[in-house]
Amino acid sequence: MFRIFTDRHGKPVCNSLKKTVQRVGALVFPDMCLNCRALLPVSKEPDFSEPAFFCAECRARGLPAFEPPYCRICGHMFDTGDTHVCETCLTDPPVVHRVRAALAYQGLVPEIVPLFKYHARLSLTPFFDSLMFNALDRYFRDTEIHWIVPVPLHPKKLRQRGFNQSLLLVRRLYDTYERHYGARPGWQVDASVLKRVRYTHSQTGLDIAARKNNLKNAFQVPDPARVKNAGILLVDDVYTTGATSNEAARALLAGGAVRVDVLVLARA
Ligand SMILES: O=P(O)(O)OC[C@H]1O[C@H](OP(=O)(O)OP(=O)(O)O)[C@H](O)[C@@H]1O
Ligand SMILES: NC(=O)CC[C@H](N)C(=O)O
Repeated sequence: MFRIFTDRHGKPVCNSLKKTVQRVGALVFPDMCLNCRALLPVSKEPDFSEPAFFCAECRARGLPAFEPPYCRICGHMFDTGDTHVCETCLTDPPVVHRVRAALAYQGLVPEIVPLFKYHARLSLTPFFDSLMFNALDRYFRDTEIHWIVPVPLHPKKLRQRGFNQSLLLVRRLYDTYERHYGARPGWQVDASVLKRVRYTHSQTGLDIAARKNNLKNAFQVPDPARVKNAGILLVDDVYTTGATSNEAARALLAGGAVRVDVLVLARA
């Protein structure tokens, strides 16, 4: 009677069925490279635990991980040497406690991040999800965090864009953590902890002084009681000069937070 549950190779029939459905699905809806949209070859043995995401050509252009050596504080990546505190952080320490990232803003990254946020290529989200969880786990496992807070957009920009890219980067973290550890994390993701109260034009193309000026007083904490004595992990898509994250951190610390760390998808 148990024969009906195994195929002719003795493997459980639900596995073969699942694979067949996946293969037919891949023929009807073939996977495309998330960057150039070239069709990805259908693998004979599809490993759905590790989707391909990019074609070989785009992958070859590089998706460099954020890796040492980097500045212990701002996460600026060095070409050589050891991890240490950079000159800028020594002379003019940032407001944020430390900055870590999933990727370096190099290779294919400066193409896919704008595709994601300016052209709504939201099919990139599952790829970013796993990178964000791995970076969170790697760099902040031992940090006391109460709130994970995506950098908010001004309501006008949110209307124009239709989504907050930073919120998309954190949306699945809680579930992924629970699945991975079989327990609830000590933190919660909350996008309402911080508000953007001033509309700002994009930082792209501005120098550091102009970026700082652009962001001045852009953020507010609506309910300081929620951040009082809390450790905060701020999440954004990119950290370039740090003007955005540091201005956001200023508001959180003024509201009573004890520490603001930063996790970004890519460190420029
Ligand atoms: O570290 P910084 O020098 O501040 O640069 C990084 C910031 O710049 C980008 O946003 P931007 O303000 O350009 O708005 P956008 O979302 O419209 O691109 C990005 O999303 C970060 O928030
Ligand atoms: N706005 C950003 O910081 C994204 C990085 C962009 N390449 C820039 O430096 O202008």
